[in-house]
Amino acid sequence: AHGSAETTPGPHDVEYLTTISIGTPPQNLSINIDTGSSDLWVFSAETTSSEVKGQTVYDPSLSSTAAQLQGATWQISYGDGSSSGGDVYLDRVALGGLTVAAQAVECARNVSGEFTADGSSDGLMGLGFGVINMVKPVRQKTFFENLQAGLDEAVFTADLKHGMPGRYNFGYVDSSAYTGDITYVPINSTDGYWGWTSPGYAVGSGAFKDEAIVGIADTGTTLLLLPSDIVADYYRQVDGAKYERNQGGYVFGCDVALPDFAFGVGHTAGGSPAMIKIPGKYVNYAPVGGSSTKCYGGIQSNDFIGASIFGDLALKAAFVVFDGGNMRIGWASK
Ligand SMILES: O=C(CNCCc1c[nH]c2ccccc12)Nc1scc(-c2ccccc2)c1C(=O)NCc1ccccc1
Repeated sequence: AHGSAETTPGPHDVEYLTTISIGTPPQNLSINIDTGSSDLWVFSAETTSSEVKGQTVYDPSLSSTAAQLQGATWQISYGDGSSSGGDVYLDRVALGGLTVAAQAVECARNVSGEFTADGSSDGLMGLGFGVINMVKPVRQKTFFENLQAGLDEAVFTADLKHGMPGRYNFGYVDSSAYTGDITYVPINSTDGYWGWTSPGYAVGSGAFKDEAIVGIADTGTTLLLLPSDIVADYYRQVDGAKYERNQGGYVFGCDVALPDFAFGVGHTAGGSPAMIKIPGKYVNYAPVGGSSTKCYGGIQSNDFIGASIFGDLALKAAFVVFDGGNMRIGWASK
């Protein structure tokens, strides 16, 4: 089996939203597919009403195929301080023409302000590894893990775009969606993420710099978060860019010229790595609050994280194969 679903960017490509159907008759929700976590959780009929502002909710009592997972609860918090928690139902979940008959659907009883304020997202679908699923007492499998054995190929691909709809495909690699070759590198899923190491980077037309970047491929994080020395190296080439603590990162004039940023993938023996190039204009993330002339950079430091995060800013410059069958990740230009 294989499937395909369109995904649509929010403002400034802050996130990408994909429609899933839950239950019988189907209830359609708009969710954020997130390879940086492993819980499928949704706003629900059980969510504290003051914390629901415009989201579509899943109501298991209206689904003839819903069954509560007795005694199961979940609680999750993310690096930005946001969180959610609740209880668990098993129900049919369909995405891109593929269906899992008994998917753990984590129903929120409470969500933090960031999620309440984001009226366009009705929940998250984690496509990380089940080892970091937050359901207790028994962890639950992700949608991809439940699908995997029945897929033509045990892969899903992300084809995110800048300011335009893109696609998530499951079970096949669409050879018309990229140019050149796909370069595959092994992943380390020990921490539950799609962990991989880039051999280095280049700023603009500058020379490649050999500096291993240990990171994760994370569709749920908006920006590209890298070691602070690399980030400083990039913004040294942006006129007037500076680190502003009260803005929480590097800012620059919204009309400044921005160099491209390229990161390496793979290591041909002694040869040069394949490069994924992020066009400079993608690095202008958005005007900082209250200003129309000062803009916030899409490349920022990974200081408090411990690893780098190849978020949407990096992913939308590539066609990315998340290969669960061979525990590897593939990157191609497009
Ligand atoms: O959690 C995810 C993916 N799901 C995000 C869901 C989500 C959380 N608020 C959301 C708000 C909107 C949409 C989705 C989400 N990725 C990872 S791995 C390590 C960290 C981390 C750990 C410590 C410190 C920092 C990051 C994060 C992280 O917190 N990213 C979000 C972020 C990263 C930086 C800044 C803001 C958010």
